[in-house]
Amino acid sequence: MSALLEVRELSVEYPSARGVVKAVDRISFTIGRGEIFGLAGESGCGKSTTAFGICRLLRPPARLAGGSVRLDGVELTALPEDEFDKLRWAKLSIVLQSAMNNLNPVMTIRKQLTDAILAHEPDAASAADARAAELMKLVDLPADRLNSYPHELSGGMRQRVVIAMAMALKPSLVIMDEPTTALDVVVQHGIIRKMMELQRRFGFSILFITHDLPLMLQMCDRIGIMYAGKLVETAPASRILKEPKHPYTQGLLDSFPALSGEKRRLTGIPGHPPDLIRPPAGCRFQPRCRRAMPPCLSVEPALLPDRDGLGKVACHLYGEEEGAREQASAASE
Ligand SMILES: Nc1ncnc2c1ncn2[C@@H]1O[C@H](COP(=O)(O)OP(=O)(O)OP(=O)(O)O)[C@@H](O)[C@H]1O
Repeated sequence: MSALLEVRELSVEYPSARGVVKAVDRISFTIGRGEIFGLAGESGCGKSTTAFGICRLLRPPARLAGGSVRLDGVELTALPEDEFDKLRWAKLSIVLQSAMNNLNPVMTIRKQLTDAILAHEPDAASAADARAAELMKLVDLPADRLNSYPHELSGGMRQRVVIAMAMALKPSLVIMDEPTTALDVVVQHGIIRKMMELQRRFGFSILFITHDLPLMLQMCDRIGIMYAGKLVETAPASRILKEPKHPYTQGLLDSFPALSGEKRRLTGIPGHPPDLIRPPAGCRFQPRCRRAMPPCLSVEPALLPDRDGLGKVACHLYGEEEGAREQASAASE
């Protein structure tokens, strides 16, 4: 079966006074139906820009510099605005960190939920109220809160309302960018548990973005690791945890406490990511990489399937496999 979301060679740029910031540079990945796919990487590597590029939330001067985004076979980048508006929320919904602060302060929760339903299903007027109450139940909020205004709810409650809105039209893909970061840890866990429960129940796919790599490893089926606007590795979460291939992925994992097992010293990655206006030639991670070799200075490594075909990695360390990897890549096109 084809993937639900297919991102190919997506590039996003931010023109600035110093030059063009290539925030996302020709990245490609897919998300299967019902799959939870995570994007991880240090701050500034392009995770949010990727999400915004997919769901057309880029605001000028940010611009889509190339590539394709297909959702269920429909090319999103080429859709006229009114056609895309029909898909937004119905097929693709978004939960952002700041979303709970973007609820309309002068409208009750009931009005905001029913408006979201009616914008896409104008004939649902008589059922909209009951559906709003169902949505509240879905996210464990008491139905009488429908009459509240956003300021009368806690941050966690408001974020649950946002999740309810994201679920209102049963989308096939939910993009979640740091959905719980602004909340305290106990509330975060409750919301994540609820999301996972809803995902199991309704079977939608999730593109999940968080700084919390241990949480991502627990939640996601597959993970993509981004570095300086590039995707450097994709693999099942269990494989990333047990056998990270890219030296950057290894460094990233060493920056977090282990999920289980013995305590170990956190080492992190010395140095910092490159300037995205003038990124280094060859591999962008090479200036920080303990295992850099001469080709890394000049030849950009392609993201190619690894030997067992479970994941993909962009690193010359796996160069001896390159012939086989290119063949596997051509076969999987
Ligand atoms: N409006 C903007 N103008 C210029 N550059 C920008 C703008 N927004 C983001 N960038 C740059 O684009 C790059 C990618 O940023 P982005 O926010 O997508 O990264 P991120 O991985 O989501 O980071 P974080 O984890 O901190 O949210 C960064 O180098 C950032 O400085």
